[in-house]
Amino acid sequence: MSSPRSAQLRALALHDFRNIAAARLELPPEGIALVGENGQGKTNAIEAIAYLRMLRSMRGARDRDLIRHGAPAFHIAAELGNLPAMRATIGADRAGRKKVTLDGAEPEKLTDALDALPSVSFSPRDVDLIAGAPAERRRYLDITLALTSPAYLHALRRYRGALLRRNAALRDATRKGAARTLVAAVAAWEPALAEQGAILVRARRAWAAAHAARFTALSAAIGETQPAALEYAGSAADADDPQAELLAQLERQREQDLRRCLTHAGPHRDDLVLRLDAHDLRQVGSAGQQRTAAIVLRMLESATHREATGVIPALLLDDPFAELDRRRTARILALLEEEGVGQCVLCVPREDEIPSQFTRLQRWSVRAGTFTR
Ligand SMILES: Nc1ncnc2c1ncn2[C@@H]1O[C@H](COP(=O)(O)OP(=O)(O)OP(=O)(O)O)[C@@H](O)[C@H]1O
Repeated sequence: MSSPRSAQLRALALHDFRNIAAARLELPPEGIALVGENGQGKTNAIEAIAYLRMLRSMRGARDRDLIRHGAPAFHIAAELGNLPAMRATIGADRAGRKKVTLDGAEPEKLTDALDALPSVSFSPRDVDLIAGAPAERRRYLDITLALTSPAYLHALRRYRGALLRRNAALRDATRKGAARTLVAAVAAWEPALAEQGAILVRARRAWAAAHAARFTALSAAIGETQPAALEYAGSAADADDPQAELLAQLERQREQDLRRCLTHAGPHRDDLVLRLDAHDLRQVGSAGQQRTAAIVLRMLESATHREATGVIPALLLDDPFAELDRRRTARILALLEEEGVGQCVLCVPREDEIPSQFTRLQRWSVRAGTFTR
């Protein structure tokens, strides 16, 4: 593959997005620093940029919560470089309508516009990736893999569809006394779940195997003195034939599933286990150690994208070094530099919090949803 190109956001125009009534930002290739006190709109700008990747809020907010209070709709327009589309627009209104265009045309499916602007965001909230429930880490894996592999995205959608239907069939069967035909309606979804689930299991464990050594090395390079490890764990994670294993587990657990009206076996229950000196980082990691591990996961997310597509995602740094000591911060910045940072949007509350590596970034001040240079 030719040398990686860095995804470029050349200009961003926002209307009625969160507290931003109207703003236009122009960004040089190396990026910008957004400087502003708490609650002024820095994260809102990052959320708008990240929307161009996921076509939804990185904070998990509903589209209608992104619309400025009192306004009917929000609108994002971006001029892009080094990417398939040069221009992307997204609008969403309070009635739940959403319209996306790439170079002026609506893509056939919304998913065709995913990753219009690849980005990876680092924020203090990422600690939930480490300290939170397994669902957080599954979401991380799913996003990392779905945005770099159409086959994964396809399997994920089909798996989720089959899971919803099997769970609905379980509720139906239980409500009506588990008649044999209704139990058969539950079983009918199992081959699809096993087939698509096996694709997810194989891809996730291959990703974990490919990145485990890098997780350990980056953690050590940032300053972790105990060995850090990453491993994919799940009911079929070690199976030679995950499809056959998942099918057998679904059959075996059908009785229990009928009692609880939920599917218990499958990759929707798996986890990406992170350890420090063989102990679960969730339990033993200090706040700073958990923040470090989260930053390493974000670095791996960026590397995965670069390796799969040849495009370096934009780096969205939302006050990312809060709670980290100076040495760790300096090492992280050096590592980011080594990996090839691409374009950067850095948010900090004060100018003196811009690390020396980023003092060259053009500065914008953010106040009550307005952006000025
Ligand atoms: N839908 C909305 N309409 C209008 N204002 C909103 C909306 N959603 C959020 N806000 C406002 O946006 C502001 C928060 O902005 P943001 O999260 O970008 O802060 P920030 O500048 O990143 O601050 P911090 O440094 O604390 O993270 C709050 O004042 C909030 O009330």
